[in-house]
Amino acid sequence: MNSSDSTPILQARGLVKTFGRVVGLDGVDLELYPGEVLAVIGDNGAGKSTLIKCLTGAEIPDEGEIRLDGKRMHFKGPQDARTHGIETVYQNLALSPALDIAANLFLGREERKPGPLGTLLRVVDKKGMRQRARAELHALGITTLQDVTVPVENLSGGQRQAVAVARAAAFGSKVVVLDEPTAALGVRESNQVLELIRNLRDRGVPVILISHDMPHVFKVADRIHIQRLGRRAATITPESHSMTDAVAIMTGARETSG
Ligand SMILES: Nc1ncnc2c1ncn2[C@@H]1O[C@H](COP(=O)(O)OP(=O)(O)OP(=O)(O)O)[C@@H](O)[C@H]1O
Repeated sequence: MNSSDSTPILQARGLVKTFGRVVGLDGVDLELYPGEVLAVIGDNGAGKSTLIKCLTGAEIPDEGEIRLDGKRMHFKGPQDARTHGIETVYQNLALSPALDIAANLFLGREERKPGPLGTLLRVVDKKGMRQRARAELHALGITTLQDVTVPVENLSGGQRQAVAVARAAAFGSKVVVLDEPTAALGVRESNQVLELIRNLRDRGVPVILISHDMPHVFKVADRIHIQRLGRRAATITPESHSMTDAVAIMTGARETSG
């Protein structure tokens, strides 16, 4: 559904970020369009993490601009970006293992009971949150989490990833950024996470996927941003280029016009 005629939901222009004498980003452009999965790939040190951190408020770029829905943004931190609808799932997932699935979905945004119990006594609406958690998992097509009262510490790696992605998707987010979501997973669990990414996109939430796993990227991405030496070397699609092409662009074995 992505189209270069539509306005990008998220756009970066000329982002520069230096760390002392090290250049992390050297004038990067990126566009994320509505309805797409955009993969970001690149060799170690190419600037993927720094790019994502700038887009999600975890780093403040030295130069360049970030636009969300066409509007210039100056994120002060990750919470600021989150408030604007940019949700990021980092590799550590930031879940609370001892809490159950429903509580993890609502971590930091607990819902209170209606009436004085909630407003005055701040009693958490456990039942309501569990119902909403079930509905949210169902809407995302997550079938591997049957019981939302199970503590997260009892879940497999893929199930934990699903909880983290569902949480990112659950609160009206505009963009979900996933950092290596299949890195620690086996084949079956990886496929489930890829399916979840497609479901998320099909529900209207565009996704940025950072991954080293070329087959996964080619399975799920609509477009692929190739980062090299702090810049965008090219944007390709799984239809226009092969994995070998992508690696050649990534490593500089093949020059591109960007
Ligand atoms: N906080 C920091 N302090 C100093 N240098 C940094 C910092 N963060 C990133 N860099 C440097 O910026 C460059 C880009 O790093 P970045 O982590 O963004 O690359 P990456 O593509 O995510 O790499 P990897 O795949 O290895 O995670 C590297 O040279 C890195 O050493």
